Amino acid sequence: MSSSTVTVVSAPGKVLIIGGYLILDRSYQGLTIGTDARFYTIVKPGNKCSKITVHSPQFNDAAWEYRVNDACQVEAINEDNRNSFVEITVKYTLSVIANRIPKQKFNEIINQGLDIYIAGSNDFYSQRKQLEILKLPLNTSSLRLLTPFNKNDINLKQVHKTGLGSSAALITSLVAALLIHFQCIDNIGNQQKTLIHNVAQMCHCLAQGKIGSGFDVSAAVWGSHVYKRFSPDILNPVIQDENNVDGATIDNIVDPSTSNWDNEVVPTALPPRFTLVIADVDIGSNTPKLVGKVLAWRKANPEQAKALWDTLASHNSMVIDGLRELRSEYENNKSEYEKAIELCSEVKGSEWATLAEQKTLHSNIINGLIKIFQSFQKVRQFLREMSTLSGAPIEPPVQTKLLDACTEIPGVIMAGVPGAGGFDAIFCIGIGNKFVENVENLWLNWKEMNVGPLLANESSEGLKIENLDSVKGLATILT
Ligand SMILES: Nc1ncnc2c1ncn2[C@@H]1O[C@H](COP(=O)(O)OP(=O)(O)OP(=O)(O)O)[C@@H](O)[C@H]1O
Ligand SMILES: C[C@@](O)(CCOP(=O)(O)O)CC(=O)O
Repeated sequence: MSSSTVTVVSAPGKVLIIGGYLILDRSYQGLTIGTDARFYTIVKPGNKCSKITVHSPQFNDAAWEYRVNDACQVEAINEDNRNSFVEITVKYTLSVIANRIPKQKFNEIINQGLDIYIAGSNDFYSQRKQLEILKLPLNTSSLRLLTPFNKNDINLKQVHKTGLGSSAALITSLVAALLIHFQCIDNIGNQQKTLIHNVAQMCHCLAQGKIGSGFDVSAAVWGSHVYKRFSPDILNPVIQDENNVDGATIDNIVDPSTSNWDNEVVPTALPPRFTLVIADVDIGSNTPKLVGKVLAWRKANPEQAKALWDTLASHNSMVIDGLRELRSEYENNKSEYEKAIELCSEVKGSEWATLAEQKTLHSNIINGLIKIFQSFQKVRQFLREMSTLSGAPIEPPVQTKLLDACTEIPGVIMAGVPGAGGFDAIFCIGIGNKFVENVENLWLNWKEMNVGPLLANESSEGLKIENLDSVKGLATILT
């Protein structure tokens, strides 16, 4: 790809369905599912000398300008209007690029200037206000009527995010688009994904001012996968002394061949005929507060916490293994699999065991579904125990009531709180497609909380190079 062309890269949002809190510790795994809600970064040559402008056209007052000095350092032009997530990413990614490509080539591209546009699928932000303005009810049919990359007429500080990981997807797509535009990498294969991941993870930690498990950046790179975190020490040199770290040290940290990143990624996908649906709940939780409470309790009660973590981990693994086993059942016998799914999609998960007793046919598949259903019920039970013991409302009683009602719908195999839980969102996974309408109806008629369905479904694919004109509505954000 030539630097005179337009570069477009997208990265997916995520839903952590298994492993919240546990994945903060490298001993435990989690399952993160990629979504078809994506963040897009478009990089074009600019026409202003050495100036980089990043536009976020979905929001008011959302353009940030940077200058690159002779030492290849990035400086914000307007001190009063800054976006630290964008600024840190541009600064550190260009530092990595300057270390990796000839200075002359770097200067040629920088001297032309760069115009960068970023935009997220509507699902990353609550569209409640937009629907109210248009006098449309809050449901998926109305959401489908909205313009893609809808303009919100608010600034970023006022936005209600839906928990799909906007900052991780934004940073990851921006890092990848810059690396490609400067021809520091020429495609997105495995080696390149590792470099993109390492740079994006570093930028995201710096922007958030903390080192979390990093599963959201990992999902933005690899899509759906089973995840084990990286050891946080790798980022110490840059986190501890952000202002004095030199380009060579940064490059050494992110280099896939010399560094010691020990994160583990096993790409996966939900089994065939499984569908993921998501809703945001208009109450909201503060994730760092929840995490703080859980970790403080764990520290004060190490033995009890270890027993709880290990028990929860064993049920988490049973869900993950169950999903993998079902994928092989599908590969072994597609028509049997289809028949079992059809049969079970008409029946509540709690009654599949009775079906299994009656039928000798499809027994491996039905038993596989039962294993996932029952293990997930256990996962929720132990998350509620974690809630009670730590005082952090991970699956608070109002959410329990809603999730139990979802689980009563025929075809539903798992209904839970994603990620850190709380009052932010819920997800529901079912088999076949009939359950989708029934779940949405339940949500829309739910009185105790305002439950807003999103459009996103699973898409296991990670980062992608895109063609500007092939993504509906994307080209119009440039105008
Ligand atoms: N469209 C956008 N344009 C520019 N910056 C954005 C955009 N969307 C998000 N951001 C940046 O990401 C920050 C939010 O990051 P934060 O890590 O707090 O949320 P998050 O955990 O990604 O939220 P969620 O998972 O709900 O999407 C914003 O303050 C802003 O700097
Ligand atoms: C609680 C935790 O395990 C998950 C937080 O997930 P989310 O941002 O709520 O989707 C924290 C982390 O992994 O960084």
